[in-house]
Amino acid sequence: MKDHSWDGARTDAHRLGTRIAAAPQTVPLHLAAGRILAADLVTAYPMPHCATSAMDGYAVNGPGPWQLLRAQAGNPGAGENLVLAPSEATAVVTGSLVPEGTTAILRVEHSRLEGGLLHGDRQLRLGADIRPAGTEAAKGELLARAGMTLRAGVIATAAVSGHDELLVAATPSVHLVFTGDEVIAVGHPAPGQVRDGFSPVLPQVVAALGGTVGSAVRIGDSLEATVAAIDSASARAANIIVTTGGTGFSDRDFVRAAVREVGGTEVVPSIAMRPGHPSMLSRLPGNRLLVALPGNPLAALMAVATLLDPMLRGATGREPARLRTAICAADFAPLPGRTRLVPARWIPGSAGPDALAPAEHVSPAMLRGLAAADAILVVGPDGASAGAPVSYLRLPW
Ligand SMILES: Nc1nc2c(c(=O)[nH]1)N[C@H]1C(S)=C(S)[C@@H](COP(=O)(O)OP(=O)(O)OC[C@H]3O[C@@H](n4cnc5c(N)ncnc54)[C@H](O)[C@@H]3O)O[C@H]1N2
Ligand code: MOO
Repeated sequence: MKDHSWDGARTDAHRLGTRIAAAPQTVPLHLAAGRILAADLVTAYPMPHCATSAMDGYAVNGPGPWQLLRAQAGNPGAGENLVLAPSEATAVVTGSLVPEGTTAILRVEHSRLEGGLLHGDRQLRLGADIRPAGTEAAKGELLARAGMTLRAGVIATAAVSGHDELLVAATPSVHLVFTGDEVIAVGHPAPGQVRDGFSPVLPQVVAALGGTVGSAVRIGDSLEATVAAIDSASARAANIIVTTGGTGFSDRDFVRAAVREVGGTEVVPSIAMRPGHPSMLSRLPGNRLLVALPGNPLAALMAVATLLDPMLRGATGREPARLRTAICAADFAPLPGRTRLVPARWIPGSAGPDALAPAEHVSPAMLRGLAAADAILVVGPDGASAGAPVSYLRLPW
């Protein structure tokens, strides 16, 4: 069995993810939050679509004083039929349509009414406090690119640029299988037992990565139970199966044998990474994929970042997460052939930029370091040096 390189595992996970992508769907704006935009968002009309007043006051034509056509602004659309001749003015509010002939807006606090005439206390620049049509965007201008996760800012922009619904990527469904006779879901573990760290977080992690957990099952360590769990009706209905634990080669590890039993093929049998070496990715019959996360908790979450994140990105029309570069705050000795993923924290730079320092408590079976982490250092086989650039991933969840 040959290990995949860390980069190769990410690339293969992404490539296989693209193969399970379903057709995009249309959703109304109020259901778009958290979904992934499947087509570039462009304006349906210029923004703003007509010239409007930026202030409460008066639309005026030329220098004052002015004859007031209307002393009350009324409906912001009321300027529609008005035409201002030179030395005429009409009341407006913020957002009012600017009547034809307007040269500037006189703010109410800069005005006074005397003998039926409107006076200003200053010279008005041509166009002052008028928001011309199209200043934010021309019709058809790009507002957001396909592949972005929809949040408040973009959804609100979509609404004001004339959209009632958005095209979004179909959400891949995930079936979770938690293995381990010794794993308990509540309370304090007896000696030989462990508390399950995965079931409370994996649904949220999957959602943050762009998928949804449709079903989950907890099983003991046996081949029959593992085969049943990855071949059940729920498992067959999912696009992706994620298992936890049982990736090893002991007589109590059954994930690999179960994959073979149901006719699956290992595409990434193991990864030259630490932690997470026994992480595995398989194809299953029925155009399904299986990601096997190791039982050690930190290893499992680093496998999520390495396999599940790229896979869900591929399945939802996105590129793999970009490797970023930061200053490393510690030395890492070379580790031939292995990529290390290390939970890390930002350390404020005294003069220069912030640096990333490895968190404490980052052994494969520990989670405390990840709990305190801001990012994941990606240290290649050659190691890294304090003060030198190092690659990192943003926490994907
Ligand atoms: N002889 C070898 N032993 C091991 C090797 C090796 O290369 N040779 N690799 C080690 C590595 S690396 C890892 S990672 C683990 C992989 O283990 P498995 O995926 O088979 O997982 P389990 O054996 O089922 O469990 C390992 C460990 O994790 C605990 N666990 C399981 N599920 C949970 C859960 N939901 N929440 C918290 N902790 C969990 C489990 O109790 C075990 O302690 O193998 C090494 N061994
Ligand atoms: O994946 Mo294991 O020790 O590398 O936790």
